[in-house]
Amino acid sequence: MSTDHGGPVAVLVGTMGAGKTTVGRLLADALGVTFLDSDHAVEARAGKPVQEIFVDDGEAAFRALERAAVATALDEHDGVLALGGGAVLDPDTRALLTGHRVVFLRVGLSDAVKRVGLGAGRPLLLGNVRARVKMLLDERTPVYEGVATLTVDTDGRSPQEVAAEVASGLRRLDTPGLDTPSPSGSGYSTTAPGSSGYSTTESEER
Ligand SMILES: Nc1ncnc2c1ncn2[C@@H]1O[C@H](COP(=O)(O)OP(=O)(O)OP(=O)(O)O)[C@@H](O)[C@H]1O
Ligand SMILES: O=C(O)C1=C[C@@H](O)[C@@H](O)[C@H](O)C1
Ligand SMILES: [Mg+2]
Repeated sequence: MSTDHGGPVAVLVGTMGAGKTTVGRLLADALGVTFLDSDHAVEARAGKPVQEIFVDDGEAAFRALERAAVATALDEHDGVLALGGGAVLDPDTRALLTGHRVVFLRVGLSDAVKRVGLGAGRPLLLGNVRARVKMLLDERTPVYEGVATLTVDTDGRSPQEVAAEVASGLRRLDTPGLDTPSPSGSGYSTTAPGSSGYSTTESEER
């Protein structure tokens, strides 16, 4: 699969436990493209894990590294790109997504809590994991919706099923006349960009 808009085939967003890294790898394999995760790019640049960046340097320093990593990846990476769960909170990072194909992997509280377990390696989940996940979901869901071209529900679906749904949704976007919301009961829907009011710019394709 190639892009006519340049940049990644798809940019995956969603909260911790949505499956961006897991599904992103499977999707890249299925499409025969490479996979890049902004968390891994930040870790490579900093020379230490995300958790240590938060502890040693603070969240603001992490977000600055993340913004730079996302900007480079959007310019240079033509495979599947997974973003860190909080990357789209940064208005500058959100603005960079304009014109890219953004896939929101949606997960509900119950599945998200099961998937993150004790929250190891996820500094923002320290404390009461369920309460933290709920707070992040409540705060962030409108932001993810605001940047999404395509939304795929992941609750009760295996990573393989989710990857297949994303691939199918991307094909629909590539097929003129088929880029309308899918029938109810399927796992994905196309979404009007910027509908939440969180996006900073509007474009024909996000
Ligand atoms: N659809 C799914 N069904 C069941 N388990 C899943 C699913 N997607 C991911 N998982 C599991 O949930 C855990 C978290 O997944 P993953 O690390 O891919 O999430 P993420 O969205 O990349 O999170 P983060 O924002 O913290 O990087 C992993 O153990 C993964 O195997
Ligand atoms: O949701 C978040 O804010 C985060 C998600 C992870 O991917 C990492 O980027 C980091 O743990 C912060
Ligand atoms: Mg991840």
